[in-house]
Amino acid sequence: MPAPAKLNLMLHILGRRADGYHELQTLFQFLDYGDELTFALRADGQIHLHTDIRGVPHDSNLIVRAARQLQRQANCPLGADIWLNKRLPMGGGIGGGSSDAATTLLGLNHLWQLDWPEDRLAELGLSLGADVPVFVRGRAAFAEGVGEKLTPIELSEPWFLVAIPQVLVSTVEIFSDPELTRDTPPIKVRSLLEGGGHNDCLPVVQKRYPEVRNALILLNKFVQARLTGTGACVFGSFPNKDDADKVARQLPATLPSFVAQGRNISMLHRKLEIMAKK
Ligand SMILES: C[C@@](CO)(OP(=O)(O)O)[C@H](O)COP(=O)(O)OP(=O)(O)OC[C@H]1O[C@@H](n2ccc(N)nc2=O)[C@H](O)[C@@H]1O
Ligand SMILES: Nc1ncnc2c1ncn2[C@@H]1O[C@H](COP(=O)(O)OP(=O)(O)O)[C@@H](O)[C@H]1O
Repeated sequence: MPAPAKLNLMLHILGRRADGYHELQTLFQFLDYGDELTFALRADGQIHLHTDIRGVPHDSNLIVRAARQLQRQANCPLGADIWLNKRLPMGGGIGGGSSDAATTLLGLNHLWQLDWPEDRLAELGLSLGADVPVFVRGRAAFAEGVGEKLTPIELSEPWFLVAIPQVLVSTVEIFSDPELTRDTPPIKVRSLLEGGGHNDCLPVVQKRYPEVRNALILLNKFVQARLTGTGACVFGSFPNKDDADKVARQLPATLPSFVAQGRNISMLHRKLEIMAKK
């Protein structure tokens, strides 16, 4: 089952709530590139992730946490063996961990035949991370609140070149920076689609992470470079794959990258639709 990446095409910070979380406006689109998970049924109720991710203990992995939460809340006696093909860089702002969690929820909902509706899975997902619900829904969306109020949206589906600065950006660190601007006035989706939108995290991320600043300078030579989420990844959009590939070939080896197409429906949901028809 695919666990696609996302991009934040823009990210405005409107304010900070009493619990420390930030009020955002952001535009999510999926990429046709991501991790892959494999699930096999276990009758003994155990959850085993057979792939190690460096720096993430088994029980803290969002895949295991998502599986255990679903199992507990659904009171399900079944378990699962899980394998992960990790392609997405961690702490990259392209949502790898959140997407893995969402794929686990939808994958096990299917495998365990729980028949939970999407609303309930999205609600459980939100308790695992602010970005999980959009992956559960699988539709490009304008997000508000802390990222959980989703309005599906039809965007053009350009090709993106995503460059991966070799540094892990901590989301918590960026959101707790006193210099972060938190007073962008709310805007309507319509004005966004007419152009405009920026990423309020950019100044703080650039200042703290020279690797990200350098990547932006490099990519800006070819295309208008943007930051996704709190970084570290930076990206630019292109009308076709060839143009994106051409620029990718000109980036130095110290700045790895990939090319993928923007998608309004996530690959996970396409796959689930195909499985439902069988
Ligand atoms: C801001 C975004 C944009 O997509 O950044 P990226 O992580 O993708 O770069 C996300 O909403 C992040 O989502 P996610 O990575 O799931 O965040 P969580 O685990 O829920 O939160 C990590 C930490 O970020 C801060 N946080 C997160 C979301 C939010 N609306 N306000 C916050 O202040 C909080 O300090 C929180 O403890
Ligand atoms: N399955 C997972 N994949 C990636 N990261 C995970 C996973 N489970 C837990 N994490 C933790 O979540 C953090 C953020 O991961 P990730 O979603 O890749 O970044 P971002 O939110 O910046 O896109 C990682 O640094 C890691 O500690």
